[in-house]
Amino acid sequence: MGIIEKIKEIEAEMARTQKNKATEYHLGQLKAKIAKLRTQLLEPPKGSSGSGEGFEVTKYGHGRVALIGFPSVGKSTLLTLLTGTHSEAASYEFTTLTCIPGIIHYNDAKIQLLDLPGIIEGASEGKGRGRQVIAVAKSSDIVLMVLDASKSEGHRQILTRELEAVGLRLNKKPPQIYFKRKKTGGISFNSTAPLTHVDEKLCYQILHEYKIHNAEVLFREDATVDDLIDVIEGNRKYMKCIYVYNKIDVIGIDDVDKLARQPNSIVISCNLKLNLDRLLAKMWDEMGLVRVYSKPQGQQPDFTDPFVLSKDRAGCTVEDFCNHIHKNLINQVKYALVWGTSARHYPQHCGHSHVLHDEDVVQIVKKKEIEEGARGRFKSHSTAPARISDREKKAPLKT
Ligand SMILES: Nc1nc2c(ncn2[C@@H]2O[C@H](COP(=O)(O)OP(=O)(O)OP(=O)(O)O)[C@@H](O)[C@H]2O)c(=O)[nH]1
Ligand SMILES: [K+]
Ligand SMILES: [Mg+2]
Repeated sequence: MGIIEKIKEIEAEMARTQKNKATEYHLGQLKAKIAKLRTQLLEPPKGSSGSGEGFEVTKYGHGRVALIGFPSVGKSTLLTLLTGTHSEAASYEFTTLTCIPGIIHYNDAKIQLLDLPGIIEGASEGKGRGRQVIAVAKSSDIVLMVLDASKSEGHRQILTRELEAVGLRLNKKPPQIYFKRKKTGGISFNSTAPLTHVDEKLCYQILHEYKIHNAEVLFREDATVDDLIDVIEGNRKYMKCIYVYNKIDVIGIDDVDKLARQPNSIVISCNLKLNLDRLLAKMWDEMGLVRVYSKPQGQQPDFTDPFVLSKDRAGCTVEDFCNHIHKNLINQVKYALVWGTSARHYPQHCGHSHVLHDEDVVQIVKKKEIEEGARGRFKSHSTAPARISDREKKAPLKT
């Protein structure tokens, strides 16, 4: 029996099984079995290169955004509109057969937008080019799920399921579960929050299914069995997803209003070029890129040429900024002078761990410069940056 048949069989068993206290251990075990099989499914077949032909597009720019959706929802039309790169659009399904990259120029940053073939139900199990398309989605920073506003709301759920089946988690935070395999000592199970979905026995069973007999597990929130499995599997990718409802020109205003009010959603019309600027702004926000303008000593920064950094969960620090410029720079840095919304006063003397905000101006002061500064009365930040105009009103530059 193939892996897909095995998954189907277990899914059928789960559907037959009534959900109650008595069956929850068994159901949990079945969930773990499916998760293991799906992970197997993701491993490239022996003797193949892994992802499919025509889909390997070199990363370019400051971030990557993938267009995912059913056929003929307007993905290619949108790529052409936003990037100027032509991608064939037509009224028949599966017009696009490969991955087509374009570049969005936004806020002095370059963002790679990828047009992809439409995917259908069963994509995660290899229907159509689903697996290749999803692999590209996984390689991007955020996903734009393009939906036809005039079609069933169910499409969004189907696509979400397909992406979840291959380990993508959309608009979800990683579960707050600490998990560490050990060599000996058995399983230690603890929680810092009251648990309503998982108890010690269920946790043991899931771990048993994975043949894990020594581990430390600490639930820091009321997480579910699925969360626990995600943490054990460890290969999940947590991504932002914007639901883009296209073709609002063909539906009524009440329906548009309903769609627009859903979380993480935006309504657009490619045909009428409606709301595309809002889509870009939302995309920018969700990507969480941080533009930092570098100010050389005694000069104005170049406000047309920012360093564009991505911020991880901890935010983009002075150290991240330095590492971006040069890998040894941080060792020479005494402190940074910072202008912008992250600074309490202008300029603020900041250490390595200071978290920078989008559009901050940074002047690096090296250890050597300090010694020179002591002799020359340290003129390095006598010229304040000319821009950051909006903020100047709030906190006038004094230097
Ligand atoms: N009414 C309306 N039609 C649109 C809009 N955007 C795109 N279309 C039409 O929808 C059809 C499909 O557009 P495509 O851009 O080819 O869609 P796709 O998602 O790339 O399709 P595949 O590549 O086949 O998956 C075309 O006939 C477009 O002209 C829109 O905003 N409103
Ligand atoms: K099409
Ligand atoms: Mg297309």
